[in-house]
Amino acid sequence: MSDIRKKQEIELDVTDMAFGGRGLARVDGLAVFVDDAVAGDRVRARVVKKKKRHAEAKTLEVLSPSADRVIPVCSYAAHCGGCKWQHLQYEKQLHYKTLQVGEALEHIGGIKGVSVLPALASPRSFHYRNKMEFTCTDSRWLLPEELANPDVKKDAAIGLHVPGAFDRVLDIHKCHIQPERATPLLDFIRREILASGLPMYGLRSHEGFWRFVMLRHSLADDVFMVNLVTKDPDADVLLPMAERIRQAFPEVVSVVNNVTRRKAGVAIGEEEFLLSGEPAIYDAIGSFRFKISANSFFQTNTAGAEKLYAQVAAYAELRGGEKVLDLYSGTGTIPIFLSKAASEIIGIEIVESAVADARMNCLENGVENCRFILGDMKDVLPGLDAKPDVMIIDPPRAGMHPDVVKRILELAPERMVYVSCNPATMARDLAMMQGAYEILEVQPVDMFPHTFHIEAVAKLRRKL
Ligand SMILES: C[S@@+](CC[C@H](N)C(=O)[O-])C[C@H]1O[C@@H](n2cnc3c(N)ncnc32)[C@H](O)[C@@H]1O
Repeated sequence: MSDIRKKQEIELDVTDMAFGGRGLARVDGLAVFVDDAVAGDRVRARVVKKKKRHAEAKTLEVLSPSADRVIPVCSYAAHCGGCKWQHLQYEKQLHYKTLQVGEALEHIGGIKGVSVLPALASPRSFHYRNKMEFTCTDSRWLLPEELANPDVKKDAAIGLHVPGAFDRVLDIHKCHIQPERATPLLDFIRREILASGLPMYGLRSHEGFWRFVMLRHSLADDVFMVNLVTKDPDADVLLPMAERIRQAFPEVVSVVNNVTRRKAGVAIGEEEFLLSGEPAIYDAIGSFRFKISANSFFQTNTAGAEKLYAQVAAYAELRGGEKVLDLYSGTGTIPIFLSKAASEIIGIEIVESAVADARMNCLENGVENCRFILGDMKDVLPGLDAKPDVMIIDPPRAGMHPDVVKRILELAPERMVYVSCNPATMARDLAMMQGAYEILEVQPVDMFPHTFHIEAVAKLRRKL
Protein backbone atom coordinates (compact mmCIF):
# COMPACT_ATOMS: atom_id res chain seq x y z
CA MET A 1 0.00 0.00 0.00
CA SER A 2 1.46 3.35 -1.01
CA ASP A 3 1.61 6.09 1.61
CA ILE A 4 2.04 9.03 -0.77
CA ARG A 5 0.05 12.11 0.24
CA LYS A 6 -1.54 15.04 -1.55
CA LYS A 7 0.89 17.98 -2.04
CA GLN A 8 3.88 15.69 -1.46
CA GLU A 9 6.84 16.12 -3.82
CA ILE A 10 8.16 12.82 -5.13
CA GLU A 11 10.49 11.44 -7.75
CA LEU A 12 8.78 9.17 -10.27
CA ASP A 13 9.90 6.83 -13.04
CA VAL A 14 7.31 7.15 -15.80
CA THR A 15 6.90 3.79 -17.50
CA ASP A 16 3.92 4.15 -19.83
CA MET A 17 1.44 6.59 -21.40
CA ALA A 18 -2.08 6.44 -19.97
CA PHE A 19 -5.43 6.78 -21.73
CA GLY A 20 -6.11 10.54 -21.74
CA GLY A 21 -2.53 11.49 -22.54
CA ARG A 22 -0.72 11.56 -19.20
CA GLY A 23 2.39 9.63 -18.23
CA LEU A 24 1.91 6.62 -15.95
CA ALA A 25 4.17 5.73 -13.00
CA ARG A 26 3.69 3.19 -10.20
CA VAL A 27 4.48 3.69 -6.54
CA ASP A 28 4.15 0.51 -4.45
CA GLY A 29 1.56 -0.75 -6.94
CA LEU A 30 -0.44 2.51 -6.95
CA ALA A 31 -0.99 3.99 -10.43
CA VAL A 32 0.12 7.63 -10.58
CA PHE A 33 -1.00 9.67 -13.60
CA VAL A 34 1.62 12.32 -14.29
CA ASP A 35 0.91 15.51 -16.22
CA ASP A 36 3.53 16.72 -18.73
CA ALA A 37 5.52 13.49 -18.55
CA VAL A 38 6.58 10.96 -21.15
CA ALA A 39 7.26 7.23 -20.74
CA GLY A 40 10.97 6.89 -19.97
CA ASP A 41 11.21 10.17 -18.00
CA ARG A 42 12.37 10.39 -14.41
CA VAL A 43 10.60 13.43 -12.95
CA ARG A 44 10.19 15.37 -9.73
CA ALA A 45 6.45 15.84 -9.33
CA ARG A 46 3.87 17.18 -6.90
CA VAL A 47 0.95 14.92 -5.95
CA VAL A 48 -2.25 16.86 -6.68
CA LYS A 49 -4.82 14.13 -5.97
CA LYS A 50 -4.74 10.93 -3.95
CA LYS A 51 -7.54 8.34 -4.22
CA LYS A 52 -7.81 4.75 -3.10
CA ARG A 53 -6.85 3.24 -6.44
CA HIS A 54 -4.78 5.97 -8.08
CA ALA A 55 -3.06 9.31 -7.63
CA GLU A 56 -2.43 12.27 -9.89
CA ALA A 57 0.75 14.31 -10.03
CA LYS A 58 2.13 17.30 -11.90
CA THR A 59 5.69 17.36 -13.20
CA LEU A 60 7.80 20.07 -11.58
CA GLU A 61 11.12 19.10 -13.17
CA VAL A 62 12.32 16.48 -15.63
CA LEU A 63 15.32 14.94 -13.86
CA SER A 64 16.26 12.57 -16.65
CA PRO A 65 14.45 12.89 -19.98
CA SER A 66 13.10 9.95 -21.94
CA ALA A 67 14.84 9.14 -25.22
CA ASP A 68 11.40 9.70 -26.82
CA ARG A 69 11.27 13.36 -25.78
CA VAL A 70 11.67 16.11 -28.35
CA ILE A 71 11.75 19.88 -27.90
CA PRO A 72 8.29 21.22 -28.88
CA VAL A 73 8.35 23.62 -31.82
CA CYS A 74 5.62 25.70 -30.18
CA SER A 75 6.55 28.11 -27.38
CA TYR A 76 3.09 27.65 -25.77
CA ALA A 77 3.22 23.83 -25.85
CA ALA A 78 3.83 23.35 -22.13
CA HIS A 79 0.76 25.44 -21.22
CA CYS A 80 -1.73 25.18 -24.09
CA GLY A 81 -4.55 22.65 -24.14
CA GLY A 82 -4.29 22.33 -27.93
CA CYS A 83 -1.22 20.07 -28.22
CA LYS A 84 -0.50 17.99 -25.12
CA TRP A 85 1.96 15.65 -26.85
CA GLN A 86 4.27 17.96 -28.78
CA HIS A 87 7.14 16.88 -26.52
CA LEU A 88 6.75 13.25 -27.67
CA GLN A 89 8.33 12.04 -30.93
CA TYR A 90 5.65 11.67 -33.60
CA GLU A 91 6.39 7.96 -34.25
CA LYS A 92 5.99 7.34 -30.50
CA GLN A 93 2.69 9.23 -30.47
CA LEU A 94 1.46 6.79 -33.11
CA HIS A 95 2.80 3.86 -31.08
CA TYR A 96 0.95 4.89 -27.90
CA LYS A 97 -2.23 5.77 -29.77
CA THR A 98 -2.24 2.27 -31.28
CA LEU A 99 -1.75 0.72 -27.85
CA GLN A 100 -4.53 2.82 -26.37
CA VAL A 101 -7.05 1.66 -28.98
CA GLY A 102 -6.17 -1.97 -28.16
CA GLU A 103 -6.33 -1.35 -24.40
CA ALA A 104 -9.72 0.39 -24.68
CA LEU A 105 -11.12 -2.59 -26.62
CA GLU A 106 -9.80 -5.03 -24.06
CA HIS A 107 -10.38 -3.18 -20.77
CA ILE A 108 -13.54 -1.18 -21.55
CA GLY A 109 -15.19 -3.51 -24.06
CA GLY A 110 -13.83 -6.81 -22.80
CA ILE A 111 -12.97 -7.54 -26.46
CA LYS A 112 -9.95 -9.79 -26.71
CA GLY A 113 -7.79 -10.97 -29.59
CA VAL A 114 -8.79 -8.34 -32.15
CA SER A 115 -6.01 -7.31 -34.51
CA VAL A 116 -5.30 -3.58 -34.06
CA LEU A 117 -3.00 -2.43 -36.86
CA PRO A 118 -0.34 0.27 -36.30
CA ALA A 119 -1.91 3.75 -36.52
CA LEU A 120 -1.66 5.39 -39.94
CA ALA A 121 0.26 8.66 -39.75
CA SER A 122 -1.37 11.95 -40.65
CA PRO A 123 -0.08 13.14 -44.06
CA ARG A 124 1.00 16.34 -42.26
CA SER A 125 2.06 16.34 -38.62
CA PHE A 126 2.00 20.18 -38.42
CA HIS A 127 -0.23 22.74 -40.21
CA TYR A 128 -2.91 20.09 -40.63
CA ARG A 129 -5.95 21.71 -39.00
CA ASN A 130 -8.38 23.36 -41.38
CA LYS A 131 -10.42 24.99 -38.58
CA MET A 132 -9.24 26.87 -35.50
CA GLU A 133 -11.38 28.63 -32.92
CA PHE A 134 -9.56 31.32 -30.93
CA THR A 135 -11.34 32.54 -27.80
CA CYS A 136 -11.50 36.25 -26.94
CA THR A 137 -11.13 37.27 -23.30
CA ASP A 138 -10.72 40.49 -21.36
CA SER A 139 -8.22 38.92 -18.96
CA ARG A 140 -5.51 36.74 -20.43
CA TRP A 141 -3.68 33.93 -18.70
CA LEU A 142 -0.01 34.81 -18.24
CA LEU A 143 2.87 32.46 -19.02
CA PRO A 144 5.31 31.86 -16.10
CA GLU A 145 7.95 34.16 -17.66
CA GLU A 146 5.34 36.92 -18.07
CA LEU A 147 4.27 36.61 -14.43
CA ALA A 148 7.78 37.62 -13.39
CA ASN A 149 7.62 40.79 -15.50
CA PRO A 150 5.78 43.65 -13.73
CA ASP A 151 5.21 45.43 -17.08
CA VAL A 152 3.04 42.61 -18.45
CA LYS A 153 -0.65 43.20 -17.73
CA LYS A 154 -3.49 40.70 -17.59
CA ASP A 155 -5.19 42.42 -20.51
CA ALA A 156 -7.05 41.06 -23.54
CA ALA A 157 -6.22 37.83 -25.37
CA ILE A 158 -7.30 36.01 -28.50
CA GLY A 159 -6.11 32.49 -28.14
CA LEU A 160 -6.43 28.97 -26.83
CA HIS A 161 -7.29 27.54 -23.43
CA VAL A 162 -5.03 26.19 -20.73
CA PRO A 163 -6.06 22.48 -20.42
CA GLY A 164 -9.42 22.03 -18.74
CA ALA A 165 -9.85 25.72 -17.82
CA PHE A 166 -12.75 27.54 -19.49
CA ASP A 167 -11.61 30.96 -18.23
CA ARG A 168 -7.83 30.72 -18.78
CA VAL A 169 -6.89 31.79 -22.28
CA LEU A 170 -3.34 32.22 -23.60
CA ASP A 171 -2.76 35.02 -26.10
CA ILE A 172 -1.64 32.90 -29.05
CA HIS A 173 0.35 34.60 -31.81
CA LYS A 174 1.44 31.50 -33.69
CA CYS A 175 -0.24 28.12 -33.75
CA HIS A 176 1.74 25.41 -35.51
CA ILE A 177 -1.13 23.07 -36.29
CA GLN A 178 -2.98 25.60 -38.41
CA PRO A 179 -1.74 26.62 -41.90
CA GLU A 180 1.29 29.01 -41.80
CA ARG A 181 -0.63 31.66 -43.73
CA ALA A 182 -3.14 31.90 -40.86
CA THR A 183 -0.56 33.49 -38.53
CA PRO A 184 -0.35 36.97 -40.16
CA LEU A 185 -4.11 36.84 -40.73
CA LEU A 186 -4.81 36.23 -37.05
CA ASP A 187 -2.41 39.04 -36.08
CA PHE A 188 -4.17 41.45 -38.41
CA ILE A 189 -7.58 40.49 -37.00
CA ARG A 190 -6.25 40.88 -33.45
CA ARG A 191 -5.06 44.44 -34.22
CA GLU A 192 -8.42 45.25 -35.82
CA ILE A 193 -10.32 43.93 -32.81
CA LEU A 194 -8.14 45.79 -30.31
CA ALA A 195 -8.53 49.01 -32.31
CA SER A 196 -12.32 48.62 -32.64
CA GLY A 197 -13.08 50.20 -29.28
CA LEU A 198 -15.54 47.40 -28.52
CA PRO A 199 -14.86 45.32 -25.39
CA MET A 200 -13.57 41.76 -25.25
CA TYR A 201 -15.91 39.20 -23.69
CA GLY A 202 -15.42 38.39 -20.01
CA LEU A 203 -15.53 34.61 -19.60
CA ARG A 204 -16.77 35.01 -16.01
CA SER A 205 -18.79 38.26 -16.28
CA HIS A 206 -20.36 37.29 -19.65
CA GLU A 207 -20.18 40.95 -20.61
CA GLY A 208 -18.40 42.28 -23.69
CA PHE A 209 -18.63 42.10 -27.48
CA TRP A 210 -15.86 39.98 -29.06
CA ARG A 211 -16.26 36.24 -28.38
CA PHE A 212 -14.32 34.12 -30.89
CA VAL A 213 -12.28 34.35 -34.07
CA MET A 214 -12.73 31.23 -36.17
CA LEU A 215 -10.50 30.61 -39.17
CA ARG A 216 -11.37 27.96 -41.74
CA HIS A 217 -8.96 26.99 -44.48
CA SER A 218 -9.52 25.14 -47.73
CA LEU A 219 -6.57 22.90 -48.58
CA ALA A 220 -7.74 22.45 -52.16
CA ASP A 221 -8.13 26.15 -52.96
CA ASP A 222 -5.75 27.61 -50.32
CA VAL A 223 -8.35 30.19 -49.28
CA PHE A 224 -9.78 31.18 -45.89
CA MET A 225 -13.09 31.92 -44.25
CA VAL A 226 -13.05 34.28 -41.26
CA ASN A 227 -15.92 33.91 -38.81
CA LEU A 228 -16.10 36.73 -36.25
CA VAL A 229 -18.26 35.55 -33.36
CA THR A 230 -19.75 38.34 -31.26
CA LYS A 231 -22.32 38.80 -28.53
CA ASP A 232 -24.28 41.36 -30.55
CA PRO A 233 -24.55 42.41 -34.18
CA ASP A 234 -22.81 45.69 -35.12
CA ALA A 235 -22.75 46.27 -38.87
CA ASP A 236 -21.09 49.72 -38.50
CA VAL A 237 -17.97 48.13 -37.03
CA LEU A 238 -18.00 44.71 -38.69
CA LEU A 239 -18.70 45.56 -42.35
CA PRO A 240 -15.75 47.94 -42.86
CA MET A 241 -13.51 45.62 -40.82
CA ALA A 242 -14.39 42.69 -43.11
CA GLU A 243 -13.47 44.78 -46.16
CA ARG A 244 -10.10 45.72 -44.62
CA ILE A 245 -9.38 42.04 -43.85
CA ARG A 246 -10.12 41.03 -47.43
CA GLN A 247 -8.09 43.89 -48.87
CA ALA A 248 -5.05 42.95 -46.81
CA PHE A 249 -5.51 39.18 -47.39
CA PRO A 250 -6.95 38.38 -50.84
CA GLU A 251 -6.92 34.69 -49.87
CA VAL A 252 -9.83 35.46 -47.50
CA VAL A 253 -12.85 34.80 -49.70
CA SER A 254 -15.51 34.82 -46.97
CA VAL A 255 -16.08 36.87 -43.83
CA VAL A 256 -19.13 36.04 -41.73
CA ASN A 257 -20.42 37.11 -38.33
CA ASN A 258 -22.04 34.65 -35.94
CA VAL A 259 -23.94 36.25 -33.08
CA THR A 260 -24.46 34.31 -29.88
CA ARG A 261 -25.81 35.38 -26.52
CA ARG A 262 -25.44 31.90 -25.03
CA LYS A 263 -23.09 31.77 -22.08
CA ALA A 264 -21.59 28.43 -23.14
CA GLY A 265 -18.21 28.74 -24.81
CA VAL A 266 -19.42 27.54 -28.20
CA ALA A 267 -18.54 29.49 -31.34
CA ILE A 268 -21.88 28.86 -33.07
CA GLY A 269 -24.30 31.73 -33.43
CA GLU A 270 -28.07 31.85 -33.15
CA GLU A 271 -27.83 34.24 -36.11
CA GLU A 272 -25.32 34.49 -38.95
CA PHE A 273 -24.60 37.52 -41.17
CA LEU A 274 -22.51 37.55 -44.33
CA LEU A 275 -20.08 40.49 -44.03
CA SER A 276 -18.05 40.16 -47.23
CA GLY A 277 -17.43 37.69 -50.07
CA GLU A 278 -18.99 34.24 -50.24
CA PRO A 279 -21.15 32.60 -47.52
CA ALA A 280 -19.08 29.37 -47.66
CA ILE A 281 -15.78 27.92 -48.84
CA TYR A 282 -15.13 24.65 -50.70
CA ASP A 283 -12.62 21.90 -50.01
CA ALA A 284 -11.94 18.56 -51.69
CA ILE A 285 -11.68 14.97 -50.48
CA GLY A 286 -10.66 12.62 -53.27
CA SER A 287 -12.27 13.79 -56.50
CA PHE A 288 -15.24 15.43 -54.71
CA ARG A 289 -15.70 19.04 -53.62
CA PHE A 290 -17.59 19.94 -50.47
CA LYS A 291 -19.26 23.18 -49.49
CA ILE A 292 -18.33 24.23 -45.94
CA SER A 293 -20.34 26.88 -44.13
CA ALA A 294 -19.13 28.47 -40.88
CA ASN A 295 -21.01 25.94 -38.73
CA SER A 296 -20.84 22.80 -40.91
CA PHE A 297 -19.17 19.69 -39.51
CA PHE A 298 -16.17 18.88 -41.70
CA GLN A 299 -13.26 16.66 -40.68
CA THR A 300 -10.62 19.08 -39.32
CA ASN A 301 -7.67 17.35 -41.02
CA THR A 302 -8.52 17.39 -44.73
CA ALA A 303 -5.60 15.28 -45.98
CA GLY A 304 -6.14 12.91 -43.04
CA ALA A 305 -9.85 12.62 -43.93
CA GLU A 306 -8.92 11.24 -47.35
CA LYS A 307 -6.85 8.53 -45.66
CA LEU A 308 -9.68 7.84 -43.21
CA TYR A 309 -12.32 7.54 -45.92
CA ALA A 310 -10.03 5.34 -48.03
CA GLN A 311 -9.85 2.99 -45.04
CA VAL A 312 -13.65 3.06 -44.72
CA ALA A 313 -13.91 2.18 -48.43
CA ALA A 314 -11.40 -0.66 -48.07
CA TYR A 315 -13.29 -2.17 -45.09
CA ALA A 316 -16.72 -1.72 -46.74
CA GLU A 317 -15.56 -3.91 -49.69
CA LEU A 318 -18.29 -2.51 -51.94
CA ARG A 319 -18.68 -4.27 -55.28
CA GLY A 320 -21.20 -1.88 -56.85
CA GLY A 321 -24.59 -3.41 -56.16
CA GLU A 322 -24.93 -2.85 -52.41
CA LYS A 323 -27.49 -0.85 -50.47
CA VAL A 324 -25.57 1.13 -47.86
CA LEU A 325 -26.82 2.89 -44.75
CA ASP A 326 -24.54 5.66 -43.43
CA LEU A 327 -25.44 6.52 -39.84
CA TYR A 328 -24.42 9.99 -38.59
CA SER A 329 -23.75 11.24 -42.11
CA GLY A 330 -22.88 14.91 -41.38
CA THR A 331 -22.56 16.84 -44.64
CA GLY A 332 -22.63 13.63 -46.68
CA THR A 333 -18.89 13.27 -47.17
CA ILE A 334 -18.70 9.48 -46.64
CA PRO A 335 -21.76 8.65 -48.82
CA ILE A 336 -20.46 10.88 -51.62
CA PHE A 337 -16.94 9.43 -51.30
CA LEU A 338 -18.40 5.90 -51.62
CA SER A 339 -21.15 6.75 -54.12
CA LYS A 340 -19.49 5.26 -57.21
CA ALA A 341 -19.00 1.91 -55.47
CA ALA A 342 -22.60 1.31 -54.27
CA SER A 343 -26.05 1.15 -55.83
CA GLU A 344 -27.75 3.31 -53.18
CA ILE A 345 -26.63 5.08 -49.99
CA ILE A 346 -28.98 6.49 -47.35
CA GLY A 347 -27.50 8.89 -44.80
CA ILE A 348 -29.12 9.75 -41.47
CA GLU A 349 -28.18 12.94 -39.61
CA ILE A 350 -29.69 15.12 -36.88
CA VAL A 351 -28.44 18.57 -37.93
CA GLU A 352 -30.72 20.23 -40.46
CA SER A 353 -28.04 22.43 -42.06
CA ALA A 354 -25.74 19.41 -42.44
CA VAL A 355 -28.48 17.50 -44.29
CA ALA A 356 -29.09 20.54 -46.51
CA ASP A 357 -25.32 20.74 -47.21
CA ALA A 358 -25.24 16.98 -47.93
CA ARG A 359 -28.03 17.31 -50.52
CA MET A 360 -26.30 20.34 -52.08
CA ASN A 361 -22.96 18.48 -52.11
CA CYS A 362 -24.62 15.63 -54.04
CA LEU A 363 -26.07 18.05 -56.60
CA GLU A 364 -22.77 19.89 -57.06
CA ASN A 365 -20.83 16.63 -57.47
CA GLY A 366 -23.37 15.04 -59.83
CA VAL A 367 -24.08 12.26 -57.32
CA GLU A 368 -27.58 10.81 -57.79
CA ASN A 369 -27.64 7.64 -55.70
CA CYS A 370 -27.42 9.17 -52.20
CA ARG A 371 -30.33 10.46 -50.14
CA PHE A 372 -30.49 11.81 -46.62
CA ILE A 373 -32.97 11.57 -43.77
CA LEU A 374 -33.09 14.30 -41.15
CA GLY A 375 -33.68 13.24 -37.57
CA ASP A 376 -32.43 11.72 -34.34
CA MET A 377 -30.99 8.26 -35.02
CA LYS A 378 -33.03 6.61 -32.30
CA ASP A 379 -36.28 7.98 -33.81
CA VAL A 380 -35.43 7.45 -37.49
CA LEU A 381 -33.97 3.94 -37.39
CA PRO A 382 -37.06 2.12 -35.99
CA GLY A 383 -39.23 3.41 -38.87
CA LEU A 384 -36.73 2.57 -41.59
CA ASP A 385 -37.68 -0.46 -43.63
CA ALA A 386 -34.53 -0.50 -45.81
CA LYS A 387 -32.57 -3.73 -45.76
CA PRO A 388 -28.95 -2.57 -45.96
CA ASP A 389 -26.16 -4.86 -47.11
CA VAL A 390 -23.53 -2.65 -45.53
CA MET A 391 -23.69 -0.11 -42.72
CA ILE A 392 -21.20 2.69 -42.06
CA ILE A 393 -21.44 4.12 -38.55
CA ASP A 394 -19.57 7.30 -37.54
CA PRO A 395 -21.15 8.51 -34.29
CA PRO A 396 -20.19 11.57 -32.22
CA ARG A 397 -17.71 11.16 -29.31
CA ALA A 398 -20.48 9.93 -27.01
CA GLY A 399 -21.05 6.89 -29.24
CA MET A 400 -24.43 5.26 -29.86
CA HIS A 401 -27.65 5.13 -27.85
CA PRO A 402 -28.33 1.50 -26.74
CA ASP A 403 -31.67 1.54 -28.63
CA VAL A 404 -29.77 2.40 -31.80
CA VAL A 405 -27.42 -0.57 -31.30
CA LYS A 406 -30.46 -2.81 -30.73
CA ARG A 407 -32.05 -1.65 -33.99
CA ILE A 408 -28.78 -2.09 -35.92
CA LEU A 409 -28.69 -5.70 -34.75
CA GLU A 410 -32.29 -6.17 -36.01
CA LEU A 411 -31.42 -4.68 -39.41
CA ALA A 412 -28.48 -7.12 -39.46
CA PRO A 413 -26.39 -5.93 -42.41
CA GLU A 414 -23.81 -8.43 -43.59
CA ARG A 415 -20.92 -6.00 -43.14
CA MET A 416 -20.36 -2.95 -40.96
CA VAL A 417 -17.66 -0.33 -40.72
CA TYR A 418 -17.55 1.56 -37.42
CA VAL A 419 -15.62 4.86 -37.37
CA SER A 420 -14.89 6.56 -34.08
CA CYS A 421 -12.94 9.46 -32.60
CA ASN A 422 -13.28 8.01 -29.10
CA PRO A 423 -11.78 4.56 -28.42
CA ALA A 424 -13.69 4.30 -25.11
CA THR A 425 -17.18 4.59 -26.61
CA MET A 426 -16.09 2.55 -29.62
CA ALA A 427 -15.12 -0.28 -27.26
CA ARG A 428 -18.46 -0.01 -25.42
CA ASP A 429 -20.50 -0.02 -28.66
CA LEU A 430 -18.54 -2.86 -30.28
CA ALA A 431 -18.93 -4.91 -27.11
CA MET A 432 -22.73 -4.71 -27.53
CA MET A 433 -22.40 -6.05 -31.09
CA GLN A 434 -19.76 -8.72 -30.70
CA GLY A 435 -22.31 -11.46 -29.99
CA ALA A 436 -23.68 -11.15 -33.53
CA TYR A 437 -20.66 -9.70 -35.32
CA GLU A 438 -17.06 -10.72 -35.66
CA ILE A 439 -14.68 -7.78 -35.25
CA LEU A 440 -12.20 -8.61 -37.97
CA GLU A 441 -9.70 -5.79 -37.64
CA VAL A 442 -9.26 -2.26 -36.31
CA GLN A 443 -7.20 0.41 -38.07
CA PRO A 444 -6.38 3.57 -36.06
CA VAL A 445 -5.90 6.64 -38.26
CA ASP A 446 -4.18 9.68 -36.79
CA MET A 447 -6.22 12.77 -37.54
CA PHE A 448 -4.93 14.79 -34.58
CA PRO A 449 -1.08 14.84 -34.34
CA HIS A 450 0.39 16.19 -31.07
CA THR A 451 -2.82 15.49 -29.19
CA PHE A 452 -3.66 12.16 -27.54
CA HIS A 453 -6.80 11.85 -29.66
CA ILE A 454 -7.09 9.10 -32.25
CA GLU A 455 -9.63 8.08 -34.87
CA ALA A 456 -10.17 4.34 -35.42
CA VAL A 457 -11.99 2.28 -38.04
CA ALA A 458 -13.33 -1.20 -37.21
CA LYS A 459 -14.35 -3.86 -39.74
CA LEU A 460 -17.24 -6.12 -38.70
CA ARG A 461 -18.85 -9.14 -40.36
CA ARG A 462 -22.12 -10.83 -39.36
CA LYS A 463 -21.50 -14.20 -37.74
CA LEU A 464 -24.40 -16.11 -39.31
C1 LIG B 1 -18.32 12.35 -36.08
S1 LIG B 1 -19.52 13.23 -36.99
C2 LIG B 1 -19.47 12.31 -38.49
C3 LIG B 1 -19.80 13.08 -39.70
C4 LIG B 1 -19.41 12.48 -41.03
N1 LIG B 1 -19.46 11.04 -41.06
C5 LIG B 1 -18.05 13.00 -41.49
O1 LIG B 1 -17.10 12.21 -41.61
O2 LIG B 1 -17.93 14.22 -41.75
C6 LIG B 1 -20.99 12.72 -36.19
C7 LIG B 1 -22.26 13.30 -36.78
O3 LIG B 1 -23.36 12.74 -36.03
C8 LIG B 1 -24.39 13.70 -35.94
N2 LIG B 1 -25.25 13.31 -34.81
C9 LIG B 1 -25.00 13.45 -33.49
N3 LIG B 1 -25.99 12.93 -32.75
C10 LIG B 1 -26.90 12.40 -33.62
C11 LIG B 1 -28.14 11.73 -33.45
N4 LIG B 1 -28.63 11.48 -32.24
N5 LIG B 1 -28.81 11.34 -34.55
C12 LIG B 1 -28.31 11.57 -35.79
N6 LIG B 1 -27.12 12.24 -36.00
C13 LIG B 1 -26.43 12.65 -34.94
C14 LIG B 1 -23.61 14.99 -35.77
O4 LIG B 1 -24.40 16.10 -36.11
C15 LIG B 1 -22.42 14.78 -36.71
O5 LIG B 1 -22.69 15.29 -38.00
